[in-house]
Amino acid sequence: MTEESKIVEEYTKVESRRGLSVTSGAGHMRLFDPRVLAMGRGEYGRLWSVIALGLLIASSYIAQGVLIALIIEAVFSGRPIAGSIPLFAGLALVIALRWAMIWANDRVAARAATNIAVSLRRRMYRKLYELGPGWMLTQKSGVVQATIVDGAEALQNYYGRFLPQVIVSSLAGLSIMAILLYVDVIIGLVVGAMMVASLLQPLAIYRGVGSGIRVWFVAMPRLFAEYVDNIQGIVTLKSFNASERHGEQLYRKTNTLYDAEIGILKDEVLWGVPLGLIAAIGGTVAIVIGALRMDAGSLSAGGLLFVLLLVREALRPVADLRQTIHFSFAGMGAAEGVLDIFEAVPPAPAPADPVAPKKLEPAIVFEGVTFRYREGDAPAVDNLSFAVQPGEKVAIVGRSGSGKTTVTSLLLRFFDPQEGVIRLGGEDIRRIRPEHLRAMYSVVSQDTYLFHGTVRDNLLLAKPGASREDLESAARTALAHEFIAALPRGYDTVVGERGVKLSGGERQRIAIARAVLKGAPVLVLDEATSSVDVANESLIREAVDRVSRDRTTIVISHRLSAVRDADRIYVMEKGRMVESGSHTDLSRCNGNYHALLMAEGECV
Ligand SMILES: Nc1ncnc2c1ncn2[C@@H]1O[C@H](COP(=O)(O)OP(=O)(O)OP(=O)(O)O)[C@@H](O)[C@H]1O
Repeated sequence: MTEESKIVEEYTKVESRRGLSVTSGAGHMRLFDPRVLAMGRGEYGRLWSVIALGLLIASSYIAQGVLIALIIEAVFSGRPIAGSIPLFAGLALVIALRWAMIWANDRVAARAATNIAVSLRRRMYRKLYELGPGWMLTQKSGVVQATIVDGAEALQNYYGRFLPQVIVSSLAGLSIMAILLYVDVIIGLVVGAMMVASLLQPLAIYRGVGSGIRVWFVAMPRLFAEYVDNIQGIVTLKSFNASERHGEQLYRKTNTLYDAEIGILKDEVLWGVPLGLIAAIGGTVAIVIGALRMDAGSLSAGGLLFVLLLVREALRPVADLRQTIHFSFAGMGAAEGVLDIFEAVPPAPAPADPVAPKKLEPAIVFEGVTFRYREGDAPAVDNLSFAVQPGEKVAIVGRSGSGKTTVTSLLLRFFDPQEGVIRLGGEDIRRIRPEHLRAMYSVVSQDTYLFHGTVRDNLLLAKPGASREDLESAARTALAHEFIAALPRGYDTVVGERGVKLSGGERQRIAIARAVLKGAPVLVLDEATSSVDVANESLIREAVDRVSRDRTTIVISHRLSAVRDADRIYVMEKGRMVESGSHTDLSRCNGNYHALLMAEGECV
């Protein structure tokens, strides 16, 4: 097993242990894989001008050959040179026009390729939205990121440069062959055979180096993901003095892949030579036949010259195709990852027969819900049934891994359960349109995501177009106004990537302000206070109390102190609901809740 295959296997193993698909069976790509061609369907409209210009350029070479042959024939036949002036003018015009067309073609092709990359990225982005957070939770974000950026770039040239060139080269080649067949059938056939052999050349190269390229493209995004992982975890690596060790490993892997790339290039060159020779030999044979024909008197000097020039032109389409073949290799390598995104099945598909949009009551019911992240796993949620009435505040508690967060993921429909039904306002949530469902919830989770922008931008996310007063009022309710006003530029302060310039508690209060602004009828708080200090916790709890007052609220928490005032507390254990009741009821019985209280030192 080669070193690079080992790397691929290593990445594949790591991911399959987590139940992820690496290539979802995309397998080895053919150069014209129907699925890749179908994937580019939306892009082909941009390519007609590239193809049209390519054909005009190819025709100009043929026209040039004809004109030169006519000029030379005129010279040899002793006709006065003045009679050939229109031919010279035509030749000059053809060359000038070709120059302009090559210039235009470069621009048009570059623009088409760039537009294709933009369009592919937009489509992938849309697809990611359709797949939703549930799918993203099962992927490596670095791999997805690399696929969107590098995959689209590799494919832009496959669609934008390689495919048009295939059409141009094929049509130009066929035209030249047809002309040669007309001039002399044998020469036409020899040149035709040479062209077919030469056109097989790129395919042969692909067969030879294709698997290496695939290895490269499977491993590359994963290596990229590792770099992203290492950069994001730099603080942890430093604190364990592990940054050098990890850096060394990455360096080794990068070098192996670099060697693999050099190997691919070497193979390409090696595969290229013998078939290049076939083309040269074929050309020579055709010219020799032409010379014999001339000797026998069946071909004029001009005719031989014409053949000579056309044989040379016959190689041009193949040479042009060879120049773009790299794009196809890279494109096919990247296509697997891109197809993985386009062909992925959403874990919670949009309803085929949605219920008519209507005002839904914020009443939630779980009926015998069972969910496994992967087939064969123990259920993360096991035959769960519970109900939350409108306006109630319900808490879900339990040990780490008992399934609390999975309950919220199911509620928000990141995933669909394998068994049972979840209802909102009496409707099965699978039949509620996703945008309608999302409008029902405001979520404040443990790791609030703030975008790199101002505080205002981050608040406006919840309610675009909200007035300054609205923002401030929401921030006041969330006990965030004071600290925001004290920031150097108030609401216009840039919070940094992921809000790094703010403390955990401040980020949470901005998240609560967003929830207030959104004004959704159901509030979901998933460990909202778990990563903040005591002072911030009490502020957040007060903010949460204010926000949850007129709303149906579900609180998920490790800390029992955060859920004492809930109308009902559900205790989870290994995906099951094992107890329920008020804090007072549950503290009295000697059950799981009591044990959790003991563990928190709140009960003796
Ligand atoms: N994305 C995932 N893929 C596979 N298994 C998962 C995934 N997320 C959670 N699990 C598993 O599902 C079970 C329930 O996890 P969940 O996160 O819901 O528990 P939790 O009670 O919220 O834990 P914590 O309090 O530590 O956040 C655990 O066994 C966990 O390993």
